[in-house]
Amino acid sequence: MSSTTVEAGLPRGGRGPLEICVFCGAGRCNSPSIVAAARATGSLIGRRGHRLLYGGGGSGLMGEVAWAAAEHGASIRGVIPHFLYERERAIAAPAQELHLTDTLLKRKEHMLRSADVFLALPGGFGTLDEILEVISATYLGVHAKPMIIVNPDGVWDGFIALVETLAGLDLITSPTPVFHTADSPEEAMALAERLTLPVA
Ligand SMILES: CC(C)=CCNc1ncnc2c1ncn2[C@@H]1O[C@H](COP(=O)(O)O)[C@@H](O)[C@H]1O
Repeated sequence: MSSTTVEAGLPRGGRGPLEICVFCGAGRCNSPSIVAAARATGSLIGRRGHRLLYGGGGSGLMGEVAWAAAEHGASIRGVIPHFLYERERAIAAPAQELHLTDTLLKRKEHMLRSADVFLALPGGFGTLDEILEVISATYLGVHAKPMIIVNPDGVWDGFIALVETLAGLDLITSPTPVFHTADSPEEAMALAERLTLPVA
């Protein structure tokens, strides 16, 4: 794990509160260390004075992030398609500004438009889809918002290795990184704040 320390409060000379979009699994995760990473991510967003943008859910890893963010004073915006409201809001989610969309695509468009930076924790197919949407848009030059893959316990090592294999075959070519990785939420937060600093 990284030894990066992130103190409370916003960075001096920084760009103020960030709209941090977090992608992660909607389901319950059976790994205590990954659940702890989800909670640490939410708690850091609140403690650092940033805002959480996420899928609006109240349970699973998403819920862990959101509840920890709320407990640490973050303002939260959830974006959820109508048809997932019952399933993913589960019993309840923390107080938030909730946006209902017609489709999953509109949810992603909303997130891509509104976020300053994206963090991805472990998740399933939905999380993979969201990560690839952001990365492929960066690759095509549609936007330049940082995507940081938080990699607790090396969960994403296989994905990172696959991208390296494809790049080795010249099937992925990019002069600049299309995503970043961080071993811990602390490292991811420090990176998010650094990568979003205004260019001097
Ligand atoms: C029809 C269509 C556009 C399919 C593309 N597939 C998806 N696109 C965007 N978000 C998704 C997709 N599949 C699942 N999700 C959402 O992604 C979130 C994480 O899902 P997961 O637990 O990682 O699995 C959940 O809110 C889930 O509803």
